Amino acid sequence: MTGTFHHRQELLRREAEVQLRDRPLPSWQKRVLHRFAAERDNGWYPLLNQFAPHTPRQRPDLVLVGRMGVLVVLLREAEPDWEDSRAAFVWTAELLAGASIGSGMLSESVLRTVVVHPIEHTGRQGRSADHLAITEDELDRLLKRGERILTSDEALSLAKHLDSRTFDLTPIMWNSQRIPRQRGSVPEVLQEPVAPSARRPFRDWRYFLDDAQLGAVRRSYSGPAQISGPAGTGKTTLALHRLAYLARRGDGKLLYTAGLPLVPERAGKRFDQMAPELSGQIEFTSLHEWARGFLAGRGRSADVDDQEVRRAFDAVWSRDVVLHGFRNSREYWKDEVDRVIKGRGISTFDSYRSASRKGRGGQLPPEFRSHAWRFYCEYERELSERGVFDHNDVLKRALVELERRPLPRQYAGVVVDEAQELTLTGLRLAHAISGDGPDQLLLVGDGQQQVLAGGWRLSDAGISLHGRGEVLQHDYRNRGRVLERAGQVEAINRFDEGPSLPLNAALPVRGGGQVVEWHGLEQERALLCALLALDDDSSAAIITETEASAEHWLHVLREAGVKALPLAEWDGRDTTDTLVGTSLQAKGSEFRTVFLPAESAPPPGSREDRETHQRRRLVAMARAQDHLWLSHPH
Ligand SMILES: Nc1ncnc2c1ncn2[C@@H]1O[C@H](COP(=O)(O)OP(=O)(O)OP(=O)(O)O)[C@@H](O)[C@H]1O
Repeated sequence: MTGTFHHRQELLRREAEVQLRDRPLPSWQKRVLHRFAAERDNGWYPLLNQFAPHTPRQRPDLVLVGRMGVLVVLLREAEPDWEDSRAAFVWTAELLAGASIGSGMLSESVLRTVVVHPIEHTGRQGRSADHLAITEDELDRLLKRGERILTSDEALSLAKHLDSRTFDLTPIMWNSQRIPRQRGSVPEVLQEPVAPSARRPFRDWRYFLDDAQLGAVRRSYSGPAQISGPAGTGKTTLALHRLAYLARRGDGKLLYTAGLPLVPERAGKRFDQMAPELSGQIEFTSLHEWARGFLAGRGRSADVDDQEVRRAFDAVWSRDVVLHGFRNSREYWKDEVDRVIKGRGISTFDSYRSASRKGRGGQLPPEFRSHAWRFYCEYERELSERGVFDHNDVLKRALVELERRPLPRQYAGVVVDEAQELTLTGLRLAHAISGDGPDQLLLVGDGQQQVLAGGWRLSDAGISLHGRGEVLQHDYRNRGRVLERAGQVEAINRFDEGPSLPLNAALPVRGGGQVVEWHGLEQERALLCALLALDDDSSAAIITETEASAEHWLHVLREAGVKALPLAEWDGRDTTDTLVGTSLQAKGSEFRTVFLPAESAPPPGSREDRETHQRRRLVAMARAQDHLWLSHPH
C-alpha cells in the first residue's frame, strides 16, 4: 500500500507541475506548492493567490484548507513584518466570516498563519505569537502532525466558501464543481473518526464573530468603552477575541478581570482553547486577587481571614436591636455595609446621609441611616480589635497605593467582565489600573443579570463613555424555546448605565430546544430520572438559589451514585460530572441541560430581594443551551 501511496503522490505532484508550469514562481515556491498539491488525496484543498509570486505584502500567498484547519500561508524569503502576517490572517478570517460547518460556526481558532521559507533560510524559526515559521523541508509538520479539528466535509465546504468569496484565490488541483473522491490510499492514521459537528459541544469555539462582534473587536476606542447585551449574546466571547486582537498587536501585557470570582479562571480556560499561543500575554484574575497580588508586591500584607471577618460582623449583628426592627435580615445589613458604605468608599456620616443607595431599592429613613452608620463603625472597630481587614479594605488599599505610586508598566488594555457586580471602589480600582487612554478599558456586562446588591454611575468613578458602547443582540447560547422561557422572567434592570437590551429582545440564533415545566410531589425522583435519561454525557447542571439547596442536591446526586461536582470548584474544564451550585457560582458558564429545582427557602419579602431573586433566576435559566427543566413548588 505504501508503494501505491507514494506512486499516487508522485502522479499528483507531476499534475501540479503541469498546472503551475506557466506561473513565474521561484523554484522553491513551486516545490512547496507541488508538495501541497500532492496532499489532495488526504483532504487538503490549496487555493493560490492569483498574484503570486507578486502577492501584496499583506495577503497570503496560499490558503490551505484541510482537516487540521485553515492555514494562511506566506511564502517568504525573509521574515515578514508582524503587521503583514497579521493582516494576511485578518483578510482570510474576514473571508471566512459567516461560513458555517454543519450545525456550528467557525472561530479564529481553526486559522493559523504559517510562514514558509526556502530551505537555506537561516533567520528566526518556530512559533511566535503570530505565526509558525518553518522551512520548506519541514512541511510534514503542517500536513501530518496536529489535531484534526474539522471533518473532511467541513474542510471541503470551507474551501468552497473561500473560492466563492474572492477572485484573489484560485483552487489548485481541485475544482469546486468537481471534487475528486478521496482514494483508498489515504493512510489509516488520517482516517480517525471525527465526531460529527452536530454532536460537538457548541462551546467548541468553532465559529466566527458576527459583524457587530467583529466590529467591536477591531474598533479603536479613544477612551473607556462598554459592551452590553443580554445573556448568551457573546459579550465574553467578544471580549476574549478583543484581547487576542490586542495581544497580537503586541503592545504589552493585558488584563482580564471581573467583579466575581470563578469568572476569570473560566474565561482563561476559554481563551486557552481559542488562542493558546497568546495565553501568556493575558492575566486572568479577579479584581480581589489582583489587588492582593499587587499589595503583596508592594510589601503590604493583604490576606483576608474570612472566618474572623465573619465573626466580627456577627458580633455586631448579635448586639444590634435597632436595625433588626427595620429589616430582620443579616444579609441585607451586610450588603449595606459591604456594597453601599464600604463599597462606595464612604468615610463620613455626612456623605452617607446624602449618598445614593443605587440598586438598593426602598428608602432608608434618616434615623436608620444613622443607626446603620453606627453599626458600620462598630464593625470597623471589631475588625481592628481582631487585627483583620475585609475584602473591601483590600480593594481600597490597592486603590490608595496605586494613586500613591502608579504601576511601573501599564497594561496595554484591561477588560472588566460582569462589571455590573463591581462595587464603586472596585470600579475605581479597575479604572485606576487601566487609565483613560485609547483602548485601555473595556467594561462588559448586563444589568439584567446583576446578582449582587448595589450599583453606581460611571461618572461616580470619573469614567465617561461618550457613546463608546456596543449592544449585542443575537443569542448564540440559548435555543429558541429556552430563550423564550428565560425571557419571561421579570428581571428588572436597575443598572441604567449606557444602552442595554432585555433578554426577551434577544434574537435566538438556533431554534428548537426543550423546556420541561415539572409539577409534582416527588421532585428528587423526577429530577434524577430526567438527569439519568439524558441521552449523552454532555454538560448538565443543577442551579439553585441558595448554597444550602446546592449542598442538598450534591448530597442527593452522590447518594444516587451520580458523579457530581460543586460549581464553586469547577474551573470551566470539560467534565461529565453533573455540576451543582448557585446562580452566582454559575456565572460565566453554560451547559447543555440545566435543572432548576424548586426550593424551600421563604419567598423573598422586600422589593429588592424579589428583584434580585428574579435576576438570579434569569441567570440560572439563561445558562441552558438546549434543555431547561423547571420544577414548580407543589
Ligand atoms: N458569533 C458567534 N457564533 C457562534 N457562537 C457564538 C458567537 N458568539 C458567541 N457564541 C457562543 O455563544 C455562547 C455565549 O457566549 P458568551 O458566553 O460570550 O455570552 P455572554 O453574552 O458573555 O453571556 P452571559 O452574559 O450569559 O455570560 C458561547 O457558547 C459562545 O461560544
